[in-house]
Formats: sequence, C-alpha cells, structure tokens
Amino acid sequence: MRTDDQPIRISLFAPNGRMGIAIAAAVAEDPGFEIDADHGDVLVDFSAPSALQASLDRAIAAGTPILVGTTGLDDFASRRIATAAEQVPVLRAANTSLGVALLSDLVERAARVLGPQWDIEILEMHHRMKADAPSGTALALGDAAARGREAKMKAERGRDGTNLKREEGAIGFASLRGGTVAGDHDVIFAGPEERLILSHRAENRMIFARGALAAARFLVGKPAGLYSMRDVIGADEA
Ligand SMILES: NC(=O)C1=CN([C@@H]2O[C@H](COP(=O)(O)OP(=O)(O)OC[C@H]3O[C@@H](n4cnc5c(N)ncnc54)[C@H](OP(=O)(O)O)[C@@H]3O)[C@@H](O)[C@H]2O)C=CC1
Ligand SMILES: O=C(O)C1=N[C@H](C(=O)O)C[C@H](O)C1
Repeated sequence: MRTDDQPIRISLFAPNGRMGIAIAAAVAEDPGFEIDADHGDVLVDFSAPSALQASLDRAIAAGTPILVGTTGLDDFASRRIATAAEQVPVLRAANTSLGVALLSDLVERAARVLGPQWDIEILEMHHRMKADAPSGTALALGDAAARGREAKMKAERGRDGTNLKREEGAIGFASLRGGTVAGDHDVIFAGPEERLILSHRAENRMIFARGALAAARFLVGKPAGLYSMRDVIGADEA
C-alpha cells in the first residue's frame, strides 16, 4: 500500500507514443511521480481507439484508476468507459491542459448567456500526424456549448458544396492540419454585428503531460466513478 510521502507510480499504456514520451519527461522533472511499467498506482492511456478495451480491462484487473486521454472515441467507446467507471475511477479527458479545462467552463457559460441567436463555430489546428478530426477537444468544447444552451448537440462537420446555409442552433466544426502545431482551439460566437472568440493555444505537448500528472494525482484514492479535468481544477464548484 502506497503512503502519501511516496511518489505516485505511473504506468504508461503506450510508452512509445508522442504523449507517452512527453509524460515520461514530465515524470522525470517531478519528484512526486515515478514510472512503474507493471505496478502503477494509476494507468495512463494515450493511445488509439482500438486499444481502449485493453486498457480498461488492464485497469479493472489491477483495481487501479485510469486516465483515458485518447481521442477519436465513438458512442460505443463512451459506453465502455461508463461501464468501467462502475468498477474503478476513470478520468476521461480529450485535453489534459489546465487552460482547456477552464476554457470548457467559460464556453459553457458564454453559450448560456448569449443564447441560440449567436452562432457557434469551432476551429482547431493540429500537427500533420494527428489521426482524428475534429479534435477530441473541439468536440468536447462543442458539448460544453450545447450544455450551456441546454440543447442537444447538432454538429455541422466538414462543410463542402452548395446550399449549405446554417441550420438553426447548429455548432460548426473546422479542422486544419500542418507542421508541428501542438493544438490550437478557437470557439467563435458569431452574433449580429459582433463576435466573441475564446481561444486556447497549446505551445508544447508538455502542457498535456503535466496536466495528465495533475489528473493522476487527483485520481489516487478516489472511489469508482467517471471524472473530468473540470473536477481536477474544481471548475464546477467555483
Ligand atoms: N488528452 C490530451 O490532452 C491529449 C490527447 N492526445 C490523444 O492521445 C492519443 C495518442 O496521441 P499521440 O501520443 O500523439 O499518438 P502517437 O501515434 O504518437 O502514439 C500512439 C501510441 O499508441 C500505441 N497504440 C496504438 N494502437 C495501439 C493498440 N491497439 N494497443 C496498444 N498500443 C497502441 C502506439 O503504439 P505503436 O506505435 O506500437 O502502434 C503508440 O505508441 C491520440 O488519440 C491523441 O489525439 C494527444 C495529445 C493530448
Ligand atoms: O493529437 C493531439 O496532438 C492532440 N489531441 C487532443 C485532441 O484531439 O483534442 C488534444 C490536443 O489538442 C492534442
């Protein structure tokens, strides 16, 4: 049994990926953590949708919390996560940066105050190697906006063609890819003759890695359940 003065042991499900390497670097700079491939206090999964069930099974078998940072997950995957969260603590985060956790709260509030007359468009840009589009963060910010409006999400993705007039209440998504961009997100509220733009710029992947460690620290000792980065920063209590 781990005591509070011992480092939190992190098991990386995908240690050789870009995020696996970044998290190992974040652990190396923080004496509060260490890597333990087989006996972690928290399992950290930044991999691919096809690996989700294996990582959830591993956490359940070990009885440890799991951080799921993988994006591109569909509704079926969401149900798998909810089922796993009945047995172990699961924190699902499309974006583990603390800035985006706060942005999600701000977007929800802005959407609530501005109402459906203000159109919402979400623009994201990422590096050329990214597999999924729109980014998980963009979709999660869209969900936050829909919650703020108290409306079901009506997504407009990948516009191309004619007769594309916006559907009332829709949330639009656009994706750019190129270079080494760690992650840019703009949530654009377009109203009559004015725009409000809430933006986040990830300048380096280390922000996701350090946020992942904050999430891991949060998870230690928690009961089974589904958690988010908003729980980590206490956004819903503010
Ligand atoms: N939540 C957040 O803040 C962030 C989330 N992400 C998300 O994290 C995920 C990983 O991103 P990134 O590290 O850049 O991607 P990479 O492609 O660099 O790494 C993915 C890793 O997952 C492994 N992997 C893939 N499929 C499987 C499988 N079926 N079983 C076991 N391991 C597997 C790969 O191993 P191999 O090469 O051997 O196949 C590789 O090591 C993506 O979904 C990305 O969108 C990224 C950044 C931040
Ligand atoms: O693949 C990435 O790199 C990132 N993926 C996450 C996403 O899909 O939102 C988070 C971050 O933007 C970087």
